[in-house]
Amino acid sequence: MDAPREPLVVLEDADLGHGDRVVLPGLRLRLDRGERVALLGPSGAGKSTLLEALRTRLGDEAAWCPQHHGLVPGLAVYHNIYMGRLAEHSTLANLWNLVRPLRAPWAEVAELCDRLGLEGLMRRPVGQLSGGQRQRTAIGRALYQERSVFLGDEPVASVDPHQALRLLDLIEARHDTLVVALHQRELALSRFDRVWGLHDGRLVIDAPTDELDLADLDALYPDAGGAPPESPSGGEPAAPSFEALPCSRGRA
Ligand SMILES: Nc1ncnc2c1ncn2[C@@H]1O[C@H](COP(=O)(O)OP(=O)(O)OP(=O)(O)O)[C@@H](O)[C@H]1O
Repeated sequence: MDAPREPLVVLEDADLGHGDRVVLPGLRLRLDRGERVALLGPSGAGKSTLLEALRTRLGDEAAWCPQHHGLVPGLAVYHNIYMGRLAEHSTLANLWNLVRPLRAPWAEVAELCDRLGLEGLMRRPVGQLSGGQRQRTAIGRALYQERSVFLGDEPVASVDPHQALRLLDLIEARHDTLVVALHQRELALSRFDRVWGLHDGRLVIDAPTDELDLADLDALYPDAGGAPPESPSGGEPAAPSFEALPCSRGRA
């Protein structure tokens, strides 16, 4: 018999949004420790909103890799990655490290940079990096936090498919629980345990990946040719129907 799962976050009819603006009304979901969840949905569906809410609830337990990276362009790769642990050091140590990098963190960041394919770039200002190198720097900063949960908002969006797999390997090896927003449906099915699919402010898919196929995920993206259901009247395409998906069956 499988060991019981430890719920890390449970949302019961939560209204998530920004200020007075509710984007995801009445949301119900559960994140268990040890799960690897792919978060899918078209632009504006609410992926970042949900990740922010999880981040608030998980606090220091979660490492955070935001969509727009939040890097400081004028600072070197080393300093941007070191920022992942800024709060762990005294102000004096942080100031000293800015002028003259401390030996121990330098070695730790160098080891990470090797794994991220950023070797030789530690002293380069982030503003002089390519998009993919910036993305890997942002992942490095999240990995450097050494938390048990990784929350990533499209962390593998600007890298090639081979590199995306390598980065996911690295992220998986250092976290026991993952929630990663992404648009690569094949990756979602092959590398994650569960998919959360958002559409029109609703969680329309909440199912283990072995109960889903590409067509289920494509239905989240009707504008991108994701086979929207035919309108019965032959007019405008009908809104996608997700009623038959495993989501409606909930968790075991
Ligand atoms: N700070 C904010 N204040 C008000 N509304 C916001 C704010 N941030 C996002 N929204 C709105 O919330 C909705 C969901 O946005 P969100 O960024 O969560 O979507 P997303 O699925 O992450 O999109 P994308 O794939 O484009 O990043 C959108 O309608 C967006 O305009």
